[in-house]
Amino acid sequence: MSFLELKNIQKSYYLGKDEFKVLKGINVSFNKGEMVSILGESGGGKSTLMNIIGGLDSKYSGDVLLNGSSLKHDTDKQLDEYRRNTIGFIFQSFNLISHLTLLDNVLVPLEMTTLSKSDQRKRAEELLTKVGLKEHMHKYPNQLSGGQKQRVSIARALAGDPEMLIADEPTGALDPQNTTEILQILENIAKEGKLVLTVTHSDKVAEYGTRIVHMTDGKIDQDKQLRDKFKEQQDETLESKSLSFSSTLKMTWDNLKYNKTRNMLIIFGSLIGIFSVIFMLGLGNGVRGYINHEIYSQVNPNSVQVQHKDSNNRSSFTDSDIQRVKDTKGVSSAEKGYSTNGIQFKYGKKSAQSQIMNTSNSTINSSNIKAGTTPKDNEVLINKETAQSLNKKNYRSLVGKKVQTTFTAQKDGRPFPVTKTFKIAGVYDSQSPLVITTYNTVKNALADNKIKMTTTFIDAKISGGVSNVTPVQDRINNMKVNGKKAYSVSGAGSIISTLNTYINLAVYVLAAIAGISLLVSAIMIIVVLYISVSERTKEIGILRALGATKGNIRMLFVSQAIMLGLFSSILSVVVGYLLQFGINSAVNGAIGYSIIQITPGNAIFGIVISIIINLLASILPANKGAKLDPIESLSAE
Ligand SMILES: Nc1ncnc2c1ncn2[C@@H]1O[C@H](COP(=O)(O)OP(=O)(O)OP(=O)(O)O)[C@@H](O)[C@H]1O
Repeated sequence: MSFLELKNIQKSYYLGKDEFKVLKGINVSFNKGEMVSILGESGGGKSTLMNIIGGLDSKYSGDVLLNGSSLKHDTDKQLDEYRRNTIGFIFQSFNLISHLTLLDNVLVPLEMTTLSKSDQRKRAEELLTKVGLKEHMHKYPNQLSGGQKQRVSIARALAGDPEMLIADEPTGALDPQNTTEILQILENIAKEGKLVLTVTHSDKVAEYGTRIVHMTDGKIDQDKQLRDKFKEQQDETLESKSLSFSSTLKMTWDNLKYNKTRNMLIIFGSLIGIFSVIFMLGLGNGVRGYINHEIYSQVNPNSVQVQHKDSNNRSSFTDSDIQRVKDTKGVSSAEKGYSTNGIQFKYGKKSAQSQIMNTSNSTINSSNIKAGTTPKDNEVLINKETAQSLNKKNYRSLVGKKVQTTFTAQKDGRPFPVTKTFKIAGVYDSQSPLVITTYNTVKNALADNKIKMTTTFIDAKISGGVSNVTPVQDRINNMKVNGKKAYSVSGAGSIISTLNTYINLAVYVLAAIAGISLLVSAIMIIVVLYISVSERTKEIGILRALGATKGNIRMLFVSQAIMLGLFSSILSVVVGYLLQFGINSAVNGAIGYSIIQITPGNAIFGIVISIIINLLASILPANKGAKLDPIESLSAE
């Protein structure tokens, strides 16, 4: 049984409906240890035949038998494996991958073997030594002469330890000196027991082999044995595997480095979009935080006041009303409250007015108290403006002083002025003309005038964040007493909550608008990858000839997109944080708040979204690359 047997191989090309028969029934056998020169007229079908033998072309009739088993029934995957295990290609135009060093070029087929990384490197160096190029191994192909390039391609063809070398006009581009040297190397390979098939036009080259097979008009018209074949050796071949993910990543990385400037521009282009989104989200956090901070510093948003739903109802809230509010989910405490308006102060000769007095301490944020403390019984807390009316020069000195206070109460259904002297417990900073006192203070003052204390509102505190306020408020508003809704709730919390909803909405709209630039960058990535596929068409052909699968090729472009996405998004995050630092340092002095607040979540969101977008953008170009025909790719200019 021959090592390689071709049985009645026929192949036609079609131009529209016109059939061009190129191979018209090839029957021939080859064995290991042979160095066969395939001679013939130009256009006679030699390369076509080599592509069929090399497993690059499976659209033919007839049969190719390797050790007796047919290639015809092999799947794409099996043919990839066949090329990896059995075939080494050497081309007239060398077909080295230009962005890889000589060492890396030779390593490509080795990365498709099960050898360890260090053994791969060792073998690549040995092969480069064998072809006399060890000291050049870190050079790129364009830094070599033609003869040197061909030696590298021989080293690469031998790397996966194939049983057969297919050399399509290996010396076509070389001078006589280099031609002899290359033929010598090929002969040595045959002597090692491999089958060497050399397509040539040169009789001199043909004479070098052990056998000449001549083709004319798609048929073999001459098969001449020149000398005995060399001894066949059965050495162990290297076990092959498909290109690993890490090898693909390394190739992508090498390619990115090779096209440095272009890729930096792409990264910069994508950066704008991702940065805008991250920055908008950070700005949103800052603005929301700033507005909340400003409001919180005036009032406590978690304190709400429950009134009668019917505003004409002036009846006192009962203990069961208070209990009902206290029992509401989310309410941490509920207390009796009293509110009245039309407050007059007299301090020496000075007088001042305030609009409302109520007994809810919790509405005032304690950090806002400028002087003194919160009021105890028979004390009042007044706002700064009122205090300044009483003592323009030094309002702080009012703390601890007595002030005559008159407020309006209801006695027998009529307004009744109640006057009493209270101590000023403190002064707080707020625009609202509100006086704060305690429930007992009012109760005592009313008792002095024989007026029965009524509870005019319930002061409820809501636990948790400000976002809890609206749901609790809704619960109280919807609470029914005797089948009717009885209460209405007021407080700053619900306003903040609504405000936050609007700010969030505005931020998401802005981020979405910024996101449009992500769409632009996605289109840019698609275009760049299509360009990359067409630039790397030859490389795709080379990789396929070396045994890379369609999946490997797809991965090459997907990983390119992912890497670009990763770099641009990480850079965006860095730029975002730098800008955040710069802007916050600049405005902090003016507003006392960091207005840009990019969270780790925002940064991760930016990175993830960028990778997803690039991944999606890579689908079409990567598929195009994967589907390219290896033979056509190899002939790409
Ligand atoms: N993809 C293709 N589509 C159509 N015709 C093709 C294709 N590839 C090759 N041919 C034709 O098939 C014939 C054989 O081509 P092939 O390259 O096998 O010849 P060859 O013997 O290797 O020629 P040369 O010695 O000039 O390289 C030529 O006429 C060529 O034009």
